[in-house]
Amino acid sequence: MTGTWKESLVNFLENNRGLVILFFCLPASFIFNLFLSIRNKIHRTLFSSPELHDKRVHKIQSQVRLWNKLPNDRRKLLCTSRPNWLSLSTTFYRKDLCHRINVDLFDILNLDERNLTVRVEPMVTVGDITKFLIPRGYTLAVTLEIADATLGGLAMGTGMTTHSHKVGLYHETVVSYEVVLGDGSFIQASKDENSDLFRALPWSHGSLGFLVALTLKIIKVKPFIKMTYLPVRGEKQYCEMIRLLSGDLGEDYPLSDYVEATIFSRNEAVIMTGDYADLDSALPVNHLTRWYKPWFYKYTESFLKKGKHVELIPLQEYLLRHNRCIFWVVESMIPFGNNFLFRLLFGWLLPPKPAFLKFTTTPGIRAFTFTKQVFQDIVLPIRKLEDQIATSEKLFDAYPLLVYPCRVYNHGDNSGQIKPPPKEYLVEGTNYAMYNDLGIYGVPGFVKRKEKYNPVTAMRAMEKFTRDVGGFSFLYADIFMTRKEFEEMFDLGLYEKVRKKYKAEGAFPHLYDKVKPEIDVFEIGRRYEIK
Ligand SMILES: Cc1cc2nc3c(=O)[nH]c(=O)nc-3n(C[C@H](O)[C@H](O)[C@H](O)COP(=O)(O)OP(=O)(O)OC[C@H]3O[C@@H](n4cnc5c(N)ncnc54)[C@H](O)[C@@H]3O)c2cc1C
Ligand SMILES: NC(=O)C1=CN([C@@H]2O[C@H](COP(=O)(O)OP(=O)(O)OC[C@H]3O[C@@H](n4cnc5c(N)ncnc54)[C@H](OP(=O)(O)O)[C@@H]3O)[C@@H](O)[C@H]2O)C=CC1
Ligand SMILES: CC(C)=CCC[C@@H](C)[C@H]1CC[C@H]2C3=C(CC[C@]12C)[C@@]1(C)CC[C@H](O)C[C@@H]1CC3
Repeated sequence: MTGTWKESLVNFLENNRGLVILFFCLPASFIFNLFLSIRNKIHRTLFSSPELHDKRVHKIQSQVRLWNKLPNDRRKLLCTSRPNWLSLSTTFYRKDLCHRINVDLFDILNLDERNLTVRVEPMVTVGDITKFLIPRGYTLAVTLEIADATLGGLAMGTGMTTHSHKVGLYHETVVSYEVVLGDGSFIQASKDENSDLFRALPWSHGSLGFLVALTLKIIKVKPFIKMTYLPVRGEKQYCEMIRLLSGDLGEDYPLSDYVEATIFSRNEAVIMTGDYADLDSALPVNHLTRWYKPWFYKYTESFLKKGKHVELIPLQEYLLRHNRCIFWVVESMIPFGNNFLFRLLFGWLLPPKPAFLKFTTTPGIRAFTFTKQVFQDIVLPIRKLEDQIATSEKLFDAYPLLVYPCRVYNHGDNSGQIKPPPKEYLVEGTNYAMYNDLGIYGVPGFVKRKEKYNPVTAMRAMEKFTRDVGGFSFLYADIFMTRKEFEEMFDLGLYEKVRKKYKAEGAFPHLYDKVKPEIDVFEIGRRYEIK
């Protein structure tokens, strides 16, 4: 009886995903957010203090030490107890097979205005830190657009934003990490202290230790962003313009504070540059995150017809501009979501919380999203932008494409998992090369048109292209590489040494095992192939 009831529920969830999102995920996300804000307020008022931080860290150390005392055959590998459905990753790592350690650390610990740093616990979210920093006149040097991402998750994975053409990936803005190792000891890692661990922690996905605090660089800001939308036609023209505006042609051309591009077709893109600004009565102010406003990427697209446009956007609204439609991900879930009436009535419920989308994901929906949609962010040399677009079009035919320019620094032998950029990519007279994030999200054109498409073949070809040009896949997304191919893309030399030296071996899963999909991609790829 229970089996039948469960099966019907699963069938219902799978066949009515749109309804589930509209009537369950959206209200549930709203209530969950409300609950979290109240919890944060109570937590901050009653329990928060730096002294309690030390106590909380001691508790984590005790949990790890207790685990060390277990007999060998009962010592499952360690991971955090944060449920996988809360995590911003498209994979469903099998935490039930691990020994879970409670790392519930949610506090902002210290703002150091003299040195321009903020010390935080790892579960503080991007939403929390922007609300905290912006009224004080600061923001993180790398603040991404998804309010739910945690500062610790980004540090152990990676992060990138539209300021990365000036400062690089998120980890370049980390001053120090505080970590509990596999034996329960506490250690700090910075450029000058345990620098090998410092370099190996980014892109390690919790496979080296438990992060219990981190100190991040912040920057001074102004209340508005003066945003210029520049529509450009012609692939060569927009690629050249993106390279120029991101600083790839040298540092002579003045750089804006923020740069991004949305490519709407092979021939059309809108490039956006943003500069810190004060209120200026000559320019319109756009509150673009208000619930009834058009989705940001749709608004951007309108300038292909209207031509160049300049406006002011309040800084916090600029930083979270892609939040309501999660770039363009929500479009394939709620196709009518940008309709004016829908926005007016229900726009305030958006975005669906990724956590709830994951929470309601059955194995069928997992296979469906994995085979009929693509969610990938790939860091690639910007000089290969034309090839990136051609390859993505050939393999997925999914537009729009997101382009965020980003510096990748050469840290020599101490570069960690990210290989130093080849000499020929370096920007003249500097120790960095200009790369870009290529974001491919949505339903591939082949799937929409029911044409021949095998997600595994397509993704593996994209990964091969990435390896060939010296790029890196974001590891929050599904990967399709064998371990050997993974080790060609990432340099695990320093990582393996650090695992041994800092007692991670035998305590934490290996990076590859931590990030590979939990499902048999080849079997599912074959099953759902469109022939
Ligand atoms: C442990 C602790 C350390 C602090 N350290 C400093 C400091 O070094 N320098 C300084 O100027 N002020 C510090 N504060 C002060 C402080 O955070 C705010 O002044 C206070 O919370 C009131 O903020 P508000 O009314 O401006 O905004 P609120 O509306 O209370 O909060 C704005 C947003 O910031 C987030 N937020 C605020 N504080 C925290 C926190 N501690 N942890 C997680 N999220 C948070 C909230 O979730 C909310 O979204 C600290 C507070 C605490 C509890
Ligand atoms: N613009 C951007 O750059 C964006 C990037 N992302 C990606 O999303 C992820 C961040 O999402 P979020 O939900 O915050 O993080 P996750 O919960 O997905 O954590 C990411 C990884 O970091 C590990 N981790 C998290 N906290 C700790 C800790 N305290 N100690 C040790 N390991 C830890 C997790 O291990 P465990 O499984 O043990 O918890 C997991 O492997 C990153 O992978 C990031 O690259 C997402 C959105 C945008
Ligand atoms: C701009 C950069 C560098 C990154 C943006 C990344 C996001 C587009 C992804 C981060 C987490 C992803 C998840 C999903 C879509 C794409 C992201 C938001 C899902 C909502 C897709 C549907 C699944 O059922 C759940 C996924 C959760 C994570």
